[in-house]
Amino acid sequence: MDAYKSSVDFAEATAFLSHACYEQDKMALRATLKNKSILSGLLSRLSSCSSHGRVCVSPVLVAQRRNNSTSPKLKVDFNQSTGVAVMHMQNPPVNSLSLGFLTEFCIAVEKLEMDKSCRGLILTSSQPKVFSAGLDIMDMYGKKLEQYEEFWRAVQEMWLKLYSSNMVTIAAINGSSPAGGCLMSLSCDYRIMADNPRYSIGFNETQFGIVVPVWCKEAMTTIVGHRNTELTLELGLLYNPSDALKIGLVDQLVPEDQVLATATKTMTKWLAIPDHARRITKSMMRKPTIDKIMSIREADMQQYISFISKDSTQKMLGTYLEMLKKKRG
Ligand SMILES: CC/C=C\C/C=C\C/C=C\C=C\CC(=O)SCCNC(=O)CCNC(=O)[C@H](O)C(C)(C)COP(=O)(O)OP(=O)(O)OC[C@H]1O[C@@H](n2cnc3c(N)ncnc32)[C@H](O)[C@@H]1OP(=O)(O)O
Repeated sequence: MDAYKSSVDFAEATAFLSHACYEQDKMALRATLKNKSILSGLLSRLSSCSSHGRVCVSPVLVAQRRNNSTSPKLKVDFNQSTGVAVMHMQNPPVNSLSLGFLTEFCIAVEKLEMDKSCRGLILTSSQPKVFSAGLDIMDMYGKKLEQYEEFWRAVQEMWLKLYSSNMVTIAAINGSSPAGGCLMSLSCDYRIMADNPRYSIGFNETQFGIVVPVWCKEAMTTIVGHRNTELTLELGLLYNPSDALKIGLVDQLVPEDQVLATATKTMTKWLAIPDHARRITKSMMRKPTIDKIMSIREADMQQYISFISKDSTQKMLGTYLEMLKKKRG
């Protein structure tokens, strides 16, 4: 009975949130984001009811105003005839991964995942020069413990949704992609980056006193190996595109104006492989990492909350935020 009620609640909440997102009902989305219990419940249930199949799974005020915006943070163009969706991130100014963004993102991916006609997802940015600036530091700074928890659950969920997707996922990296932005692209099956030496990609966290979560380390190691991961994470390295290509952090560089076209062409090649064989193989490659992470998910949450709420961490984040803002003025 309880299980039944749960699934009814889940279906209602999913339908409600999907409506809010896809009909762009701004009021509904805002109300939903305020309702922490529905949101947390939804996010955790999305993972356990997921269609992944294989996994059951001053300056401050300015930034706050920006984060409270209720305009859609994603634009999804789904082409029924090719079965490919292009997801444009549009969370100005730098596509930071805020709670609002992550919530919208998880719902959008879940919805595409459930649509059997959607076989491929290309992730790209509508913002000039930036793919994503990574996690929104404002969501990690000066908040209450329950807000840290809600945020981190959304971060974990974003990674799980993308990393375990049945769809072919291609990151069309048309700008800088530090930290969480890099994690997002590493979760895809293939990465194409604009060959512009002004752009950078990597994990700079230690440079401002933050440590990446263990699952980020795990996922990165599977792609660029232990030594490159160790150097990148310990030193907080950001790479220009050609160095990123050298260590295998991205798969291909193309001129800036050809990133999306190349992603589309590459997608066609990937989709020529019989779906079931590709999916089973993807699962075979990724399931061990996913299982490992699922088993430590709550411990990871506790570790995050304890780390992020420390005075020393907050002080470093505050200094870093000031530095980012001063850079312009
Ligand atoms: C023991 C361990 C246990 C568990 C794990 C514990 C902890 C893990 C915790 C956290 C993990 C975090 C991962 C992250 O992703 S942290 C985010 C890291 N990101 C960055 O450092 C990128 C910073 N941004 C930049 O480098 C640049 O903005 C840029 C290269 C992306 C773009 O440069 P531009 O020159 O185009 O733009 P800017 O002028 O720099 O920025 C415009 C505007 O945006 C604000 N901003 C930039 N990045 C962020 C961000 N990540 N979050 C929030 N806000 C951001 C910037 O301050 C400017 O604001 P104003 O317009 O001046 O107000």
